[in-house]
Amino acid sequence: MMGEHPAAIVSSAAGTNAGGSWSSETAAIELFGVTKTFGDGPKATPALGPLDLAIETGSFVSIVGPSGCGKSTLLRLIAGLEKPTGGRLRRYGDELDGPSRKVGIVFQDHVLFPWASVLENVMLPADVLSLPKAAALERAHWLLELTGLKDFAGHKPHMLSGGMKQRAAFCRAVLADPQLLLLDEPFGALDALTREELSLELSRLWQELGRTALLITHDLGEAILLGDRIVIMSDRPGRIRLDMRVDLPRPRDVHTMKDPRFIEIHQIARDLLFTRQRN
Ligand SMILES: Nc1ncnc2c1ncn2[C@@H]1O[C@H](COP(=O)(O)OP(=O)(O)OP(=O)(O)O)[C@@H](O)[C@H]1O
Repeated sequence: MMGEHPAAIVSSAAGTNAGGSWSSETAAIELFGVTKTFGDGPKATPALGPLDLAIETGSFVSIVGPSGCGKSTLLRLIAGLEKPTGGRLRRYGDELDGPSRKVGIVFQDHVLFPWASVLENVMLPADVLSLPKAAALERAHWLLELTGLKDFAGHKPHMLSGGMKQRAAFCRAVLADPQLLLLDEPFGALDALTREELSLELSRLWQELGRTALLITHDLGEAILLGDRIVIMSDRPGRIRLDMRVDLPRPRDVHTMKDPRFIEIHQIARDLLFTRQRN
């Protein structure tokens, strides 16, 4: 591995507790030797692992890796939407056994219902999860205000820009105040400027909400800007090649990207991504 800053590396191989900064009591997510293979026999596709990873409660972890290396699979496993082929996963100390209302997910495709207003879309989890209506409505309005959508509460999704739709999807994902927020390329479909704007906004919102977040992204700059750690994965089946602490102060803004430390971390991660490690 080239040129990395030793103090910043949590682990260069497995993302285990090499930094010594978390324990099982403070881990939101723990993966032990997790693997995922799709199909079986000669057509089996090993998609992931074996992989060890722990995410500390309240932290923001960004995962970057080559296309098809298993990032979305990893997120779906953590969400409880897929079962691992091997290994174990724990969420807040409990063995993971399916989806949970404590987890909010934002995908690249915002999947807002076109016939419902922005507010109705944001309120959807209130019905699905039978949340107390008045409190949910109050929180929905607060979130819409926080994300600059207050004046669009009554609009239909088609009247919103791509960035606004994604903000609405974010509000919906956090309506039930999930402990853990999973973000799968949430800005992937947006133009570069909106993407940068929204990622800074997400950074601010994440601090405001004080929750644990896991971001999957192809954009290294975004990963560093948002993350407390960036985790770089290998080609499929995805394993952890580097788990690096992003020791940049918060709050972060556009100037963060000009910080020499940001540039240094970017360079280290880029060098690694360009020296592909085929499994
Ligand atoms: N439901 C499925 N059935 C069969 N194979 C699957 C399934 N889901 C994913 N795969 C395979 O697992 C591998 C990893 O896919 P995954 O979507 O997790 O990668 P990714 O890193 O998120 O990709 P990208 O960055 O291109 O979105 C791929 O080879 C994919 O074809």
